[in-house]
Amino acid sequence: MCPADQTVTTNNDHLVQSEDPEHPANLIPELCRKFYNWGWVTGTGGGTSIRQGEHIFIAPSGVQKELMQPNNIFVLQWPTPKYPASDRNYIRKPLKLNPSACTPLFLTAFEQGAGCCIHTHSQWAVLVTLLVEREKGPDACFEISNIEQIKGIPRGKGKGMLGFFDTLKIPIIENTAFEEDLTSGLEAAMNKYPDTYAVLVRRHGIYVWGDNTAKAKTQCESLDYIFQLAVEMHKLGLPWVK
Ligand SMILES: CSC[C@@H](O)[C@@H](O)C(=O)COP(=O)(O)O
Ligand SMILES: [Zn+2]
Repeated sequence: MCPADQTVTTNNDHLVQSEDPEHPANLIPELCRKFYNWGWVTGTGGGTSIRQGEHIFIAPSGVQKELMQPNNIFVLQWPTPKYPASDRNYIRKPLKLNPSACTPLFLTAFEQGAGCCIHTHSQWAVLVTLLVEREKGPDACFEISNIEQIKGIPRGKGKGMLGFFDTLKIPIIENTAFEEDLTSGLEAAMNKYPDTYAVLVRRHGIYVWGDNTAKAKTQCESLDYIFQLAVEMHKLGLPWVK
């Protein structure tokens, strides 16, 4: 059932009502429709969150993400505690809905200065985590070089973009039974790879963030392209790093 059919809102509705297509409450449903068509957020998995000034906009949990409407969006006052969830400063809560289980992970990206964080269950991302032979643990990492699309990924904050001859490195963390329990792994990966804008989750998907929504989206697109290419290269016996 479409979440719009179930939602009755009572508080601060003006925070999600805007004629501006760039407003986060309009952008999140619009992006999720695109992501659904790209196989990133099917079956209610995945999602996205946007920070605008002192507000964080978050999708509801367990809904068909491609059918989401602006009035289904939660708004958090920023900054806000990651834990416990009950202490978070929601200033708009659609009734009968819960905020995304990805919320503490999105908040972790916003603490790094991100303006938008995207979580996908892309099969290419999942396959890459299965193909990386390296031992499980803090060193697990996907690496690839000499691919033009690497130029779509930043070297790190304020450091420009990677070059053709650079090696793109995306850390991989292990999945957990519950989405929110991924948070400490995400934080550890960010500490070990302070320049990264993405973390893969084995057998699950990826979190990608950017300084703003356009950057998060284009970086996520570049990575998904690279992961698909990497899977095909592997099938052909071609190495990822020259
Ligand atoms: C198919 S269920 C997937 C969820 O458990 C989770 O991994 C996810 O990405 C979405 O969580 P949600 O709480 O619906 O935003
Ligand atoms: Zn997920």
